[in-house]
Amino acid sequence: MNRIISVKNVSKIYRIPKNEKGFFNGIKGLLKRDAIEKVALKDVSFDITEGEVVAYIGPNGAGKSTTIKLLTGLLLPTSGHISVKGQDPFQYRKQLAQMTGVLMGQRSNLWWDLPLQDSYDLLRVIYNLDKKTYKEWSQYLIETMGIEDLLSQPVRMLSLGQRMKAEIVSIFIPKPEIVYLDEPTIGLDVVTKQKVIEFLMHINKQFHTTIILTTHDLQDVEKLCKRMILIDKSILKYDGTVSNFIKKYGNMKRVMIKSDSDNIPQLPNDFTLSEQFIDGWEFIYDQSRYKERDVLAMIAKLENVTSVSFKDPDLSLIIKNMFREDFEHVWD
Ligand SMILES: Nc1ncnc2c1ncn2[C@@H]1O[C@H](COP(=O)(O)OP(=O)(O)OP(=O)(O)O)[C@@H](O)[C@H]1O
Repeated sequence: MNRIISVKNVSKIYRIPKNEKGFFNGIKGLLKRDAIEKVALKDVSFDITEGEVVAYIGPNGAGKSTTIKLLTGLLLPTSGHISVKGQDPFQYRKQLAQMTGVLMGQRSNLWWDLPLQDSYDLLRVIYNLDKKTYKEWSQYLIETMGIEDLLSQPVRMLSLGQRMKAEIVSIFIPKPEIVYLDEPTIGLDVVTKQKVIEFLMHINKQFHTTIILTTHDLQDVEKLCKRMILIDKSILKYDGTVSNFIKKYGNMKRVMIKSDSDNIPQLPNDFTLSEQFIDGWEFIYDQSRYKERDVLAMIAKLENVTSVSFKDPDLSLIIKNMFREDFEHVWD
């Protein structure tokens, strides 16, 4: 398989002009602008192969959107080298735009007041697609996403979930080779979310479209992506398979304790209360320190306990724990 994206030692520093207070300082500032520097990416390197589905994840402000903007040629790196399909994305932005689909923030591919079908037909004209191929391909996408009944509705009348499905279909109309999706399932109900995930999995499998997904929804990551790249405070911290990440960092285990009492069960200090329910509590503990039978023995001494259950760590638990405010990051 061919390498489609290459990012080598890329750093991005934003320069934010300092706003001087006071009239004279303001005039002085117009002549000579001091700036604050904000490092958004620091020496980041990774490659992506054709047909991969990669999750690009990390906490707020980690540098994810900045990376997508660099890959799509909206920004120029401060240092380092990026190549997408062998081209510099900043220099060849227009050419690459033909083969790249982007779903990002408030940007929309659709015309608010037009029926959805008209928006799609306009995209055919913009991308100069052959009429017959467009008709067959768009019909295929529309049926795969299950949005046939939305085509006559003006986009502004679609619900959030309907619009997201319509938006994702629009991205695939020009048959892109690479698709960047920024939070494609944010705010969607479980059924719509599942439909979007299935659609993406299907398209990737059938057409080997390379998909880069930034999301805070780690269940989506587990369903859709074999590989994840994790970035924190502008630095790449992990690049590998999701399953290896869980193996490597998944020491934490959950224990759910149900009880007739209102009193929180007293457990050792290194058990963290993670959730509280009407009839019980969930704690997280380090399974390299406590065996399941030791935990059971501790709980057996508590009064009014009605049931105990254990849950293996999943990606969201591990990441939630890693980025706890009081947590000192332990990366190798
Ligand atoms: N145009 C800009 N000018 C100055 N600083 C910026 C700009 N865009 C982003 N930043 C800063 O760069 C850092 C990385 O931002 P970025 O938007 O890439 O993060 P992110 O991982 O996408 O975050 P989120 O998950 O919240 O969307 C942040 O500290 C942010 O404040």
